[in-house]
Amino acid sequence: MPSKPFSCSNLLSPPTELLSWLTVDGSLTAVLEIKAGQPLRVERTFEGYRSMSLIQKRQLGVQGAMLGRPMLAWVREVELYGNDEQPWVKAQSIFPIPSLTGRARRLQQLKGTPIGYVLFKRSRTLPNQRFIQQTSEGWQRQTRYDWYGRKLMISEIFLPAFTSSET
Ligand SMILES: C=C(O[C@@H]1C=C(C(=O)O)C=C[C@H]1O)C(=O)O
Repeated sequence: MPSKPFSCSNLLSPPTELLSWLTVDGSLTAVLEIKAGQPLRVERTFEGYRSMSLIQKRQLGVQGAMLGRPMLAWVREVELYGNDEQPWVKAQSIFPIPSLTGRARRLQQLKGTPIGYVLFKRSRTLPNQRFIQQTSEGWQRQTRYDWYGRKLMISEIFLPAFTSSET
């Protein structure tokens, strides 16, 4: 899997076996399904409108006076299952309302369909900026995508079941 430059916030470096997953370019769904040998199962834990935090606004490139104004986003939180009973990845996706125009509206009606099926339908990779850090739940990558001019932020945490899975 080709990897690409990224910034890493803590001094620690990710474990070698995770680095290629944290930096994989293109759809994480696609490579997780190859590892699982079957389609991903997506369990939604939250889906709805939420006001963005200051950090989220900054991560999505909001600047100036807009930073102080309430900004709504469509938020989707899921657990992704490969071929284990335990989830492999915990993900949160933030779609600012202005990004939900045209073909992006379907991002609010995904249900159990992985976002990657829609996001990477027409192009194998997308312009993005990526941040990697360690969290209490596992190593996390946060990716700000530019999807045909629409900004969206997708965070994925690789859970212990992923790192301990054989396949
Ligand atoms: C963004 C992608 O979609 C994956 C699927 C998600 C979902 O369905 O909510 C969330 C994060 C991703 O791991 C991808 O395939 O890269």
